Parts: sequence; structure tokens; C-alpha cells
Amino acid sequence: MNPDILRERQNATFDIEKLTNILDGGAERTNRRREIREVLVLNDPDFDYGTPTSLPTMILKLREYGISDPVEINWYKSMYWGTGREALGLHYVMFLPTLYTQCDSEQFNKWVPLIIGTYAQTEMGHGTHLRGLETTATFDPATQEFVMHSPTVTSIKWWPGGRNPLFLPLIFLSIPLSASLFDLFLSGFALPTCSGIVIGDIGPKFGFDAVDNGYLKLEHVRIPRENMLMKYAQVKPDGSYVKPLSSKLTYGTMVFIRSLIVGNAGIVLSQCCTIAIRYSAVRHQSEIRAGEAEPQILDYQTQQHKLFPLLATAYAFLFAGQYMIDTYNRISGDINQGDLSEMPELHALSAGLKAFTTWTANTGIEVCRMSCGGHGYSRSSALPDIYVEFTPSCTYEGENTVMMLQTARFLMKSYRQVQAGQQLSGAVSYLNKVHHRVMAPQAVSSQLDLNLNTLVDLYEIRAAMLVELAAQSIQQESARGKCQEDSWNNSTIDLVRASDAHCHYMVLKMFRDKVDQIEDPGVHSVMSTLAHLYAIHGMGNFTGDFLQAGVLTGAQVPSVSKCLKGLLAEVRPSAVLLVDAFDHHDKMLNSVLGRHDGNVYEAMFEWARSSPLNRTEVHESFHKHLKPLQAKL
Ligand SMILES: CC(C)(COP(=O)(O)OP(=O)(O)OC[C@H]1O[C@@H](n2cnc3c(N)ncnc32)[C@H](O)[C@@H]1OP(=O)(O)O)[C@@H](O)C(=O)NCCC(=O)NCCSC(=O)/C=C/CC(=O)O
Ligand SMILES: Cc1cc2nc3c(=O)[nH]c(=O)nc-3n(C[C@H](O)[C@H](O)[C@H](O)COP(=O)(O)OP(=O)(O)OC[C@H]3O[C@@H](n4cnc5c(N)ncnc54)[C@H](O)[C@@H]3O)c2cc1C
Repeated sequence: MNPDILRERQNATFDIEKLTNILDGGAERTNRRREIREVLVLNDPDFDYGTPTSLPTMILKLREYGISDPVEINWYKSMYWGTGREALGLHYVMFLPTLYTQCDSEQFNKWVPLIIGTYAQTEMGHGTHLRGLETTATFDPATQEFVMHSPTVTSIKWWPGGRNPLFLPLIFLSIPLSASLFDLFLSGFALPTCSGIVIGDIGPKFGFDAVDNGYLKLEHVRIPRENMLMKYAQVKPDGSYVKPLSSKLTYGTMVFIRSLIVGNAGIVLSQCCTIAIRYSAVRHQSEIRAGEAEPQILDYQTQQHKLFPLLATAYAFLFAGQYMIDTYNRISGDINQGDLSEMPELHALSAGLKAFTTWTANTGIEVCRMSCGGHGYSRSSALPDIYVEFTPSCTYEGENTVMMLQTARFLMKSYRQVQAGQQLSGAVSYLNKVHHRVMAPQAVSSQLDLNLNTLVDLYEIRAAMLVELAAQSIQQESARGKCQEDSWNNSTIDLVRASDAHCHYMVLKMFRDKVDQIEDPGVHSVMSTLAHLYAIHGMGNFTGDFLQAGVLTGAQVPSVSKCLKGLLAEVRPSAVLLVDAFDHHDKMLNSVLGRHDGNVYEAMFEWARSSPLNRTEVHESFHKHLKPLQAKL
């Protein structure tokens, strides 16, 4: 083991295993996760890491091992595929959940065990605006079929992931049967026998290469009436239409995947922090004091400033992900029972946190890559591949700006309810005080109060202020004679800013609440330091907001920076231990820089030597191209 990394692991001030257990949701979950990883994947003779693993093998293995719990399936898959994207991930995260939530019982029993499918909602002309989808579904009572048709070039289904050119069970959304409704159809096309279908691949992408994203053009294709997913809405044989309790129930799968993405952003950021911080512990470069040995780059304050706030953010997002999934499970359970009362809040929370966490993680991955210098740009670091696979999450499953505006819609509605004298509950209950809170400079002490609870309050006041400013912008636009829609559009910068601040407050609050639950003193102390760092770093990035909200004075601004530097120094001794607690296996990270043993250089040389380009001492291209050319000179 590299001596630097060995030294970093001495004198731990907290029990790493206990922190890993907290991340997993308990010691038993940690043990089960490791059993799946070590026994069922790494020690499986059928599993040969590094060769393209086959999906059928994985599916048969899941059945052989009786793994059906979604979290355990995810543990198995993440070990099986590493940091790469799996070919049919969409089957698990969109196709199956849609069948689970939108099929009636007969359809469920008929289809769920049998098929692998994709989710074809987006069209060439519309991905965000679902009410603009153009694919039509026309019911023919005479034949009890729907006639599916792509009337325009922009209505061609575009992007469905995992589109298998041979067999295409798919769920797609089509033109509403009435103004605001969409219906999901399951249609298994066995291609050669099905005329009227034009299918293909949309071509090379920025990345996401394991997934073949396709297109599908329908020319009056007929499918049985029974293929409409009829849990919430039905078309009867006579063509009559039974409306769902809410037209937004059809959007349920997107809410589910957005809820999952929050935690995934934390996982991806934790992977990158593991790579960059371990590498920064073994990389020596330049000098701090002339004539002395080159220091570990992790001892540079700027390197700590790049990486430690991201380390804190990774923990924050992992805890936010746990909260989001718990909230999703609770509210979707109520929805299943017909209680839709919290559906708007679930949508607003999942949409905002999906955007907030993916935007932050997306930037963070690049900071981690660049903090590793040239070797960060090598594929051996795994960081370029992680970035390329993660970055589309800012676009798909709800384009981030649009998602932030959906959250803003909920915040404005809540603000209007407070103005009308209503008492709010839930995530927006802080708006109840917005009227009674004096927005003038708060009587804050000359010394910045660093208590975590105080910091949460300051973020709450910041969010409330920005919600009020956005509402006032809309009111001012209306007062200038703008219609409601234009008043909204002319305030969308403020609305996104308000949603971002709301999400930032929510994430810090979840982090603080999680820290409060930690009983082990050592783990509590180090997590409290990280939560402080997360809060103070955000205050440094958005100082203007806190000044404008009157919760920070100009005289206190220097103490924010001073406090930040102190927290970076406080985290330094525990940095490697904190990434060890994420418990990412070398085989899954697949990063020469992020190895647990820190033996980066030896591994990098081996990695380079194993390149196909180095199979022969002299590359064949010399003999094929250069030597003949030289002979002619
Ligand atoms: C942007 C959306 C949400 C707009 O939907 P729309 O029907 O136009 O609603 P409005 O904006 O007019 O709002 C009306 C009303 O409905 C509420 N609402 C909207 N969505 C939901 C929801 N999911 N749950 C509950 N309530 C909802 C909204 O809050 C309003 O309520 P009011 O009380 O304020 O009136 C919609 O068009 C949308 O979701 N667009 C994004 C499409 C998307 O996510 N596509 C993903 C395709 S699959 C994919 O990307 C796969 C990627 C690969 C992979 O994941 O591997
Ligand atoms: C890798 C990848 C995989 C995908 N897989 C699938 C799949 O399997 N199945 C599927 O159905 N789809 C899939 N998609 C499509 C994806 O869901 C859409 O691309 C996404 O929903 C964004 O929609 P859009 O492309 O129409 O972007 P647009 O909405 O056209 O976005 C373009 C710009 O317009 C802005 N904009 C749009 N509306 C508003 C508004 N109301 N207010 C302010 N600004 C606005 C956006 O902020 C953005 O800046 C995939 C996409 C990618 C990149």
C-alpha cells in the first residue's frame, strides 16, 4: 500500500464502518450489499470483469439468486456494470415501474414477468412539453383497436433507450384522448410482421454509448384496445372514456425516476471525490517551503477548497436521496390508495431536487477531474467516462430549468396561499413566516453564529426572501399591464433563483436532521463539520443573497471566508477516511487514480501497457504507411 495513503488512514477520529452503515441504512444492509458484491458478483466464476458483460446473464443471475428487492437489484447491477451505463437501464427505471404503476391487475400478470421494454415518450419535436406530443391514438370500436400514427416528422418518437431493433415492447405516450390526458400503451411489435413501422438508431451521441437510443415512426399501426395501460384511465369497448383521478397520474414514472436521480447524484459525486481525494493524497507536486520535499497536493488550500465542499455535498446528496425515496414511497403509497393530496408537493420536491443535485454534481465531476491534472483527463482515471455518462441527467427525465420552474410554480402557489391567510405545512411551511419576518437587516451578532441550526434558519430566510422577490416580480409585471403568462415569463430568472434557494435550504435541512440522528460521537463530530462546511461554502458562493436577506452584514463577510478556511483545515485529517466510508470497490470505480491502495503510478503504467496500441513494439501503421512512404522519399 502506498505509504501516504497508509498514513492518511492512521489516527482515525471516527468509526468508518459506522459511517458506512449510516449510508447504507444499517449494518445489516452493509453486510448484504457486500455479500452481493463479493459473493454474488466478484466471486462468481461466470463473472469476468472487464469483458463486456451480457445482460441476459445478469438477468438470469438475478433470478438464480432470487434478488428482487429494487435496492438489492441496484447493488448487484452497480457492481456488475461498474460506473458505466447499463444497456437496458431504462427497462428497470422507466419501463418496469410504469407497468407496476399504470397496469391494471390483469395487464400486470400478463406482461410484467415476460418482457424487456423501453419508454418512448419524447418525440423529435417535443421532449419537455408533453401536452405538445403529436403521436395520435385513434380508437376503432369496430375492431377494438387503437390506430397509432406519427402524423408529422416532429412526431417521430426520438430517443427511446434500449430500443432493441428486433423486438420492441414499448410504452409510449400519445396524443391525449382529451385535452389534458395522455395514455400509455404497451405494444409489442415483432418487427418483420408488423408493417407501418419505421425504426432505427438516432446516431452517435456525446456518450451513453452502452444505450442504443432509437427512433420510431408509426404509420397507422393497429394495436389491441387492451394494450392501453388501464389502471387509472380506461377506454371501454364502446369507446367511452373513463377519466383518471388526475391527469398527472400518467406522469408518475417520471416522478419516480427523478426521486431516484437525487441519490444517484450523491453516489456519482462520492465516486469522483473518492478518486480525486485518494489521488490528491498520493500525488506530490511543487513545493510549499523552498528546499523541502514536494508536498501532497491535498495539503494545498486551493486543492482542499476544490474537493472538500464537494465531499460535503456528496454526503448531503446521499442523505437527501434517502429522504427523497422515503418521501416518494410514503406519498406514492397514499396515491395508490386514492389520496392525491400530497402529489403536488411530491412533484415539486422531486423536480427541484433532481435539477438542483444534477446541476451541482455535473459541475462537481469536472472539478474533481481537473483537480487531478493531466491524469484526470486520462480514461484510466474513470473521471471522463463518469462525466460523459452523468451529464445528460441535467437534460433527461425533465430538463433542469423546466423542473426548477415546476417547483417555482408550487412555491408561488404556496406564497399566494399565505397571502390569503392560509397556514402552510410541509416543505414550504417556512413561508408562513414570510409576512411576519422583518426583511430589514437582522440583529445578527458581530461574530457570525456558526451553530448549524442558525445556519439552517439563515438559509430558510434567504429562500423566503427570494420566493417573495419572485412573487413581487410577477406582481410588478402584472401592474405594468402584462398578462399572467408574460408576467410569469418575465420573472423566470427570479423563479429559478427562488427554487434553487428553496432546494439548497431543503438539502441543508436534511443534512442537519441526519446529523442530529447520529449517536456515535466521533461520526457525529465529523459529519457536523461537513454539514457546517456545506452551509458556509454555500454562504460564500451566494453572499449577495444573504446580505440582501439582511441575515449577513458586510462586516461579517470576511468571517465567512475565515470560517471556511478553518473548516477545510479541520476536514483535512479525515478526508481519505471520509471517502473510504463510501466503500466503493476498486473494481466498481475502475479508476487507476482512485485505487484503495494508492499505488497509482504502477497501475497507470500497467494500464497503458495493456492498451491495444502497445501490443507490438512498433505499431503496424509504421510498416503499413510510414515505411512505404520513407522508401519513396
Ligand atoms: C414540464 C411538465 C411537468 C409540464 O406538464 P404539463 O402537463 O404541461 O403541466 P403544467 O406545467 O401545465 O402544470 C399543470 C399542473 O400540473 C402539475 N403537474 C405537472 N407535472 C406533475 C406531476 N408529475 N405530478 C403532479 N403534478 C404535476 C403542475 O404542478 C401544475 O399544477 P398547478 O396546481 O400549479 O396547476 C411535463 O411536460 C413534463 O414532465 N415534462 C418533462 C418530460 C420528461 O421528463 N421526459 C422524460 C422522458 S424519459 C427520459 O428522459 C429517459 C432518459 C434516459 C434514462 O433515464 O436512462
Ligand atoms: C441521453 C438521453 C437519453 C434519453 N432517453 C430517453 C428515453 O429513453 N425516452 C424518452 O422518452 N426520452 C428520452 N430522452 C429525451 C429527454 O427526455 C428530453 O431530451 C428531455 O425531456 C428534454 O426535452 P427536449 O429535448 O425537448 O429539450 P427542450 O425542452 O427543447 O430544451 C431546450 C431548451 O429549452 C428550454 N425550455 C423548454 N421549455 C421551457 C420552458 N417552459 N421555460 C423555460 N425554458 C424552457 C430548456 O430549458 C432548454 O434550455 C433522452 C435524452 C437524452 C439526452
